[in-house]
Amino acid sequence: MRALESAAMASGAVTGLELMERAGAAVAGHIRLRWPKAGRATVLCGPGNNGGDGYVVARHLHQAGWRVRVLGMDNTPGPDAAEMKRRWAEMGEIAPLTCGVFRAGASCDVYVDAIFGTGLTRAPQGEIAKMLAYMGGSGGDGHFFRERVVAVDCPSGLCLDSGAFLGAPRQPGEFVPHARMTVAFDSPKPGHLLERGPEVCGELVVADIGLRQWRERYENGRAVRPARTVAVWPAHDVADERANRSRLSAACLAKHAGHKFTHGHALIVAGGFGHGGAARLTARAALRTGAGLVTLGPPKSALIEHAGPPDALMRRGVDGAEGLATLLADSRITAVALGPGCGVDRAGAMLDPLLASKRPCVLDADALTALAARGLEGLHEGCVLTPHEGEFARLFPDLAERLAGPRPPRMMIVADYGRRGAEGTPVDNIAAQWQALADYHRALADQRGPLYSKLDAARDAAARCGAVVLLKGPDTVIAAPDGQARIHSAYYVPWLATAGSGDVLAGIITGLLARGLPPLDAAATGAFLHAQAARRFGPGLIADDLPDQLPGVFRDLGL
Ligand SMILES: NC(=O)C1=CN([C@@H]2O[C@H](COP(=O)(O)OP(=O)(O)OC[C@H]3O[C@@H](n4cnc5c(N)ncnc54)[C@H](O)[C@@H]3O)[C@@H](O)[C@H]2O)[C@@H](O)CC1
Ligand SMILES: Nc1ncnc2c1ncn2[C@@H]1O[C@H](COP(=O)(O)OP(=O)(O)O)[C@@H](O)[C@H]1O
Ligand SMILES: [K+]
Repeated sequence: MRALESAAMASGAVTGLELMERAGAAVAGHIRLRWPKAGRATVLCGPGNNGGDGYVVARHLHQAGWRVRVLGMDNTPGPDAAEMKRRWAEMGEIAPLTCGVFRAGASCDVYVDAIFGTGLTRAPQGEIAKMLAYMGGSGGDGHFFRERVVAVDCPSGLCLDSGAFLGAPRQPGEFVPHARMTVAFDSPKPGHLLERGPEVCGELVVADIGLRQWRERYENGRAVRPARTVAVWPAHDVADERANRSRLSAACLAKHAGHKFTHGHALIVAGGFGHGGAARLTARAALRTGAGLVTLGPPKSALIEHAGPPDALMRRGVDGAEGLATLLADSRITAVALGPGCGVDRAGAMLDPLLASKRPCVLDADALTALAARGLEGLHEGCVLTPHEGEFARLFPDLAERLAGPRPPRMMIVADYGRRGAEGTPVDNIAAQWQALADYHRALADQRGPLYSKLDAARDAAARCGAVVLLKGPDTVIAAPDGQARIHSAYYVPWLATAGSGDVLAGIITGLLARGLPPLDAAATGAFLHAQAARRFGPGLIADDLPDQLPGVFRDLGL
């Protein structure tokens, strides 16, 4: 975003002050759309350009007949924010930005949070921290503000790189300010979509402030692209549906002329007797995704278990590593899924022949557990690893730990007074435990932004293992070894959190790989189709429902 702003300003086409005017005007405009009757607003302005946007919002609302109260800081901001502050000061007062002053004011229809935006570098402290804690409170106050806060760029304290809150535990559940609406500028940022971003931003509106042509120049020209840009791949409600549609269909999904082998042959390796359900879900999803042929490969002894529908599915006994190697000698098999319902030992035995074949493949579930024990050697650019958080921690323990941030010590207050004085005395334990707790709080307060993000972790993992990594969750991140990455938010389809839905995702991606999509596109498009299928079905979803929603999803996409 900074690179875009600088490029736009350097071209002489627009000044920083004009960008700030557009940003503030956009926020005021969206407020007036949702609250058409002029009411009462409090605008909280921080020390930087986010605060500058706040002064513009105040001016526009005042001019529209609102009664506006502004709280600001006694600092000298950058030249643009200083000018906006001066313009507001000609219209109204600026009260000190303290919790006491804030609470003393009359209650308002709207509270504009323009304290911190992209420039947040450390945890809010002092009066601002107190005020944010009050607004994000767990009781009635928090609820009151949730309905009325409009955040400029983000709720203050949110790190827009990671979606975590600086100075707060990364585990969800902590009380932090939530907005009813967040107005971001030009593009959603990773932090709007990762971790707690979707939960705290409320309705996310992305306002156009005239930077599109510079963004497109970055998107289209690799040479001038900042090294760590990220595409938000078809992002939920904020996306331009038409753009997504053309990108998706043009990219890959339409089925062109040809016979079944033109569209690839997917092999789904299945497990032993009694574990067949997961692999069948994977296979059904690969069929529905349009692979020309799909073969399910359990051990010969378990073939009978897979006799049922779908009849389109082929079955072939695959016994051990040798069985797989023999099968993969057939070059018409264009992609393989290994892991769902496979059993860790069987998956482990299959890894070497599969990786040696250099066949595009999805490694999921048991294959990931086996891989963690075996080591990452032999992975290649055609592999897609699809770990959930737990599997990721087994594969990349150091990255997972870094992502989790400081963890609270396990407190075990010992109250065994009868044994006081014995060895390992409770008194010592308590002192040590308090010390651990104090260290934890200090580590939190010392956090510096931007925080290490899920995006960073997936990218580091992909670079390390040389394969595409899709790190699952409501905020799925997909990264390739060369640093390209995509974020897919499925925050709005929580019904996906159901047993077996990961097996279906593995099947969709395998189907797309079989059809010839490059691994990064197969993984990202797979995440999108998976969430669309869930959204189309709605509440009550079980994993079995997902594959059969795919035809409808394709129709919705105009295929
Ligand atoms: N002209 C521009 O560059 C534009 C900027 N825009 C706005 O500018 C924002 C970014 O502005 P800035 O880079 O000035 O950053 P912010 O306004 O987000 O805040 C950073 C300021 O707060 C200080 N700070 C950071 N963490 C703090 C903490 N914990 N306690 C106290 N002070 C802290 C920093 O030193 C800096 O002065 C965007 O979020 C957006 O709202 C938009 O107006 C679009 C145009
Ligand atoms: N709360 C949620 N909202 C949206 N998607 C989710 C949520 N929880 C999980 N998912 C998605 O559901 C799938 C679950 O996969 P996984 O954990 O491997 O399940 P299983 O092993 O039972 O198949 C992943 O694609 C994940 O991204
Ligand atoms: K803000």
